[in-house]
Amino acid sequence: MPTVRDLLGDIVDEVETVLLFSPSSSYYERCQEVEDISTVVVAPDNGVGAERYVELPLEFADLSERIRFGIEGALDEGHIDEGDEVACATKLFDDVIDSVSRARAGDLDQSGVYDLFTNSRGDPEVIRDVLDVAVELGQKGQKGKPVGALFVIGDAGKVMNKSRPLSYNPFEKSHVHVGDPIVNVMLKEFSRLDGAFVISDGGKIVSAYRYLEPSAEGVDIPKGLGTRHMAAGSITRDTNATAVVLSESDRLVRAFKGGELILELDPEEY
Ligand SMILES: Nc1ncnc2c1ncn2[C@@H]1O[C@H](COP(=O)(O)OP(=O)(O)OP(=O)(O)O)[C@@H](O)[C@H]1O
Ligand SMILES: [Mn+2]
Repeated sequence: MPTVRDLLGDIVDEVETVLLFSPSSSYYERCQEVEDISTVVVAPDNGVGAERYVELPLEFADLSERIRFGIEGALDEGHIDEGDEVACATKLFDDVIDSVSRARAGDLDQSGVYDLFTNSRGDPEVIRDVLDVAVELGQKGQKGKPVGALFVIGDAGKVMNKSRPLSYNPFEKSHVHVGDPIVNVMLKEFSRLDGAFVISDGGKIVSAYRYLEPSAEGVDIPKGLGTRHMAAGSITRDTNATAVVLSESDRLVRAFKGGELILELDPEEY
């Protein structure tokens, strides 16, 4: 008679690599002792001192996003190869690893989410900080009302050339960076008005209230999204910038790169 272990063991049958998402040190050490398997740690920091490691810039609440990120990262770092059978061990409901998914590296369509952080003009921390602001703004809104916002990160010179001011620029002579607590307050305040924020590769806020005028040629974003999203998608095709958009109407946070929608987050889940 087969046991549960036999049945569910199929999930990890002939797996070559285990991706461990944010494991404790003791869990990681136990994994190290398993023969014939290589382990890759995917976590916000490499506290366990793993030899093979992928940095997780944000805790994706959506499990499939998290797994995609881990696999794309492990491929990009050369820890695994296309076609490898991998088991992904993650925390889902608890603060311990409680779920396992199996995938063949390279079979999932590339979501580009790893590329979004790693190969963008903007620093990964800057993109993460902007996503944080957008998520927080999405959760709280402005005085309880939903608010929209558009952040364009990286390649700021070119972005400035393809846009015009809608109002005076409150960041004109300032040297403030995303991630500073005061800046987050300012960004939220200024997002009540129209236009985009332009942010440099390193996170300096170059301008608020920019009206983007990129060419929309060849931009293919999902139907139903309006002009803010079209402008966001287009500017990332026309320049090497990344765009983060908070929608006022459906309250989702989206990221665009190379003219494509790369990431969609629900702020309520964070
Ligand atoms: N080219 C642009 N550059 C900068 N901001 C823009 C541009 N086009 C639109 N916006 C901003 O987007 C706001 C909302 O426009 P619209 O409703 O058409 O966009 P949307 O994509 O549907 O976004 P939302 O989901 O937030 O409604 C505008 O009020 C304006 O502030
Ligand atoms: Mn709209």
